Amino acid sequence: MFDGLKDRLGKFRSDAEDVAEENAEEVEEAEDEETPESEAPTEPADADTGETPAEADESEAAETAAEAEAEPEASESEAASEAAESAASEAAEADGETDEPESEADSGSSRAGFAARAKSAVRGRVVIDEEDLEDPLWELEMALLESDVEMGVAQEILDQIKADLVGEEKKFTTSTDEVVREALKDALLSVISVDGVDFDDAIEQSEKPVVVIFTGVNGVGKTTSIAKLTKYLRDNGHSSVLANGDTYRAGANQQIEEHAANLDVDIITHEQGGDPTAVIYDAVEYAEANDIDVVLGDTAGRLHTSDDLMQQLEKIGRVVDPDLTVFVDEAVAGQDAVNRAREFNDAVPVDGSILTKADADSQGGAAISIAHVTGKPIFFLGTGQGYDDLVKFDPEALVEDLLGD
Ligand SMILES: Nc1nc2c(ncn2[C@@H]2O[C@H](COP(=O)(O)OP(=O)(O)OP(=O)(O)O)[C@@H](O)[C@H]2O)c(=O)[nH]1
Repeated sequence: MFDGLKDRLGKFRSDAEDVAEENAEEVEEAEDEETPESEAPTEPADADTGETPAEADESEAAETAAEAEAEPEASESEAASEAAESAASEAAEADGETDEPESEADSGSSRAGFAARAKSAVRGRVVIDEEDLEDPLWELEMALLESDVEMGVAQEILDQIKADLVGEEKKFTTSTDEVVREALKDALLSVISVDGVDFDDAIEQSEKPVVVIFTGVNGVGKTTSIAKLTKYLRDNGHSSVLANGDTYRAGANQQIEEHAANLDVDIITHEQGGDPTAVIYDAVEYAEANDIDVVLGDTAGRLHTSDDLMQQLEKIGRVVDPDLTVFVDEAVAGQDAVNRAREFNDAVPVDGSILTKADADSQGGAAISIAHVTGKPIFFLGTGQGYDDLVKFDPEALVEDLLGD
């Protein structure tokens, strides 16, 4: 499941880790080069060259920078001018304790950043520059888009990783991979997890019978998901009755009746062409009369643009007032599934989604994007054609799986 996406995320991790490792090496080198000077006695610099110990205290550094600026001609060698630059960089670090030389030193001095990194290294931390991450982040963006992650969601992931990794001093603990992994994990979790209804809680806590209606386009696995949920609910101690609100498609009754027979569960159907609201209403009455916990109402596959069919859904909402409306689509549809989820939710708000055929999806884009785009959680993943192939969606578990080694 989602193997292509896993590979692509793994590539970003190793690229970003390389960057972090290079930085760490860089700061270590900087430390090696500069430490001896910083530990040098505070003797005055050579009067002729103006050379100042690089790690002199901040006020000394500022003074020296001022000298270097005031008397550039006094420098007689490249070494001297380098030393002046270095001192100016240190002055830039002095944070407002100097005036003129500070602004001079600030302008374009890469050494200031270099010194900051060195300081970070001394404190056992690593700093990653935005520039350093440019290439890995660009590649990650391409990877997410190729994996069918919705564009806005991909951007959000990138922004979060950038905010998390760039500039921030991160504890440089045992492994830099952990730093990158955590940033990626946080970013993915923040788009996949949304506040909303928990399916099991809704079943437990709603007044019985709990009415659940399923919507989505044709052939994505609504009826199969209803059959799987019948089994899931029974395994969790809840009885169900099925209602075939798909009075549109020839053969719909036969298909759901086969599932009902296989699962030994009651089903309410009407003739083809009947009113779906009436079917579901009958099922609710049947559940009330027979002390059944849950009504699972199938509906015809439709596009959000099918006005008459969308009006049917609105009528079900008005008359039956379902406890949950579940949008079903197939993970393999990628961006199309995400767009449909958005459009359905706009037309007739849903409480959450089921993504079927996750077993056949290597991209994972719909699973990453759909909750963020609709603002509603994914309830379950369909992972096969059997009645047990339904997995409760757990954002943490998914992210752990995607980042698993
Ligand atoms: N591999 C796999 N196949 C699935 C899954 N869920 C459903 N299917 C298959 O998808 C096909 C369509 O499923 P249905 O349940 O008939 O789809 P539907 O949305 O009810 O279709 P309509 O009634 O035409 O709207 C069937 O062959 C199912 O076995 C899943 O999670 N994994």
